[in-house]
Amino acid sequence: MSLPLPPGPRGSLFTGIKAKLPKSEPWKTYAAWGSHYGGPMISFRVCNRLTIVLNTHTAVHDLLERRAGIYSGRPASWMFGVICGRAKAVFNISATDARHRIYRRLLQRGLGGQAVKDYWPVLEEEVDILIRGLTDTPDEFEQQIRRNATAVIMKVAFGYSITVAHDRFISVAEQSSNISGWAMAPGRWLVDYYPIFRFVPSWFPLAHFKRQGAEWRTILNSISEVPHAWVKSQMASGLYTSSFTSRLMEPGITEEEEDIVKWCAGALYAGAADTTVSATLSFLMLMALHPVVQERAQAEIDSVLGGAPRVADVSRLPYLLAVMKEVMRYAPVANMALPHQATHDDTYAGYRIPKGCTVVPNVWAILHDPELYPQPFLFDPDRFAKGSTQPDPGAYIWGFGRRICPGIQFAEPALLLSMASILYHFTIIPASRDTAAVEFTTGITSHIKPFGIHFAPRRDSREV
Ligand code: HEM
Repeated sequence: MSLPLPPGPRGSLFTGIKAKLPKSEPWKTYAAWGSHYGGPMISFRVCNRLTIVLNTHTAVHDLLERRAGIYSGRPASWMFGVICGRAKAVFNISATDARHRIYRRLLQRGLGGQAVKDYWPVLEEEVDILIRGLTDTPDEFEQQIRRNATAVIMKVAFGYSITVAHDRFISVAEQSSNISGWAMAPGRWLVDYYPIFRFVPSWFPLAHFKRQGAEWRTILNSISEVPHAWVKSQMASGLYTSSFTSRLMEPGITEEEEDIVKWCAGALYAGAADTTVSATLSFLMLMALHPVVQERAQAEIDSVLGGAPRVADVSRLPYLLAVMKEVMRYAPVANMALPHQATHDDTYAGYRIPKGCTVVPNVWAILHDPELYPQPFLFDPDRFAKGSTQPDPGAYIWGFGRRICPGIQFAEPALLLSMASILYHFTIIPASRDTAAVEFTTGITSHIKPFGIHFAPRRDSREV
């Protein structure tokens, strides 16, 4: 006898729960459905596609980690993959495509071990520019943070320097993250459920999705095509800065190999820019709201370092590390990581998980599970003090299995350096006495909704 699907809301025969899909912060609704129906996971159908949401750390660990061999696929997205032209992107490529392994190998080589240290001077140079920017135009802190995140990754991926505040690559990073969210939104595009619609000509009155897709394709292409072409022209001129791309563009490289390099470098940009902005903005807002935590982190930096932080120093700041972990737990960058796909039929906890279904890890639910993190809505870095038994959120925030974020070793020191440098130079104070409510945007990456803050200088600005 075949096992049942995991429990969950059931909806109508044709569209499933399309009409009930939450418009904002779906991770909260999925967690609430989890409590209502019970068990480690829920399932629901939108039109002809089944989604299973894993709401507990055990289910995520048992399936996405221990059975990574069958849970590392990505759901096919006709709108995003085909109409917007992203099927070969690192984030979307099928785990069974031979390229997936090659991408992962190149990214691990370029972003791990010793290689990552080659980028430390870029991080330091750019954090100094960030501090100068926050000193000169503190009200534009959001733009400064965004500029910094994009400048770092453009230098690393392509050797491209961002010198002006309105460089087009700064806005493209934000746009592309938003577009990915819209183009992959469940229930939004009929073509995802009935792929036959992809053959409808663009001029056809109901083919809005095709015209929209063509527009998005152009913007998304600028992440990979435009900077890649720029590196090639620089290399041809002989005057170029060494980068992830230039190092891989060896003489005699084949067209196929070059295409692989292009997609990997584009993934650095797409993976790093908006995520780093999210984490840094959350840090700023949470420091403004928690002056005692901020003071303690500043005291640690001042006593341990005795000067402006550099990347090699940040591992000596255990309290700041705990602050970073708590920022990422309290305000996860990617509340549901990215959707995975089951590539084989499976069973778990007495339920059936059919091949082809989308499997979503509810990272937010795990990081706010009171059994793992007592009083989960309290911001408290001491959760991660030495001897604490609360799990390291690092086990969840970077995703899972064969899809785990390849940028961890790059992102962690980069974030710690920004956090240490900001706290070394400034005290962050809320602009208003009223305590601001902490709210978040909905998307693949979620952002804290910023409120007014002041940057009170702690040092002479000439020190920067
Ligand atoms: C705060 C910073 C970051 C966070 C929280 C983060 C988180 C994530 C998450 C949750 C995933 C999806 C994993 C899954 O599907 O299970 C992911 C994928 C990815 N990340 Fe990151 N990331 C960050 C920074 C970076 C950086 C700095 C880079 C590159 C320099 C990067 C490159 C990538 C790439 C290429 C993927 C796609 C992996 C694949 O599909 O095989 N990320 N990241």
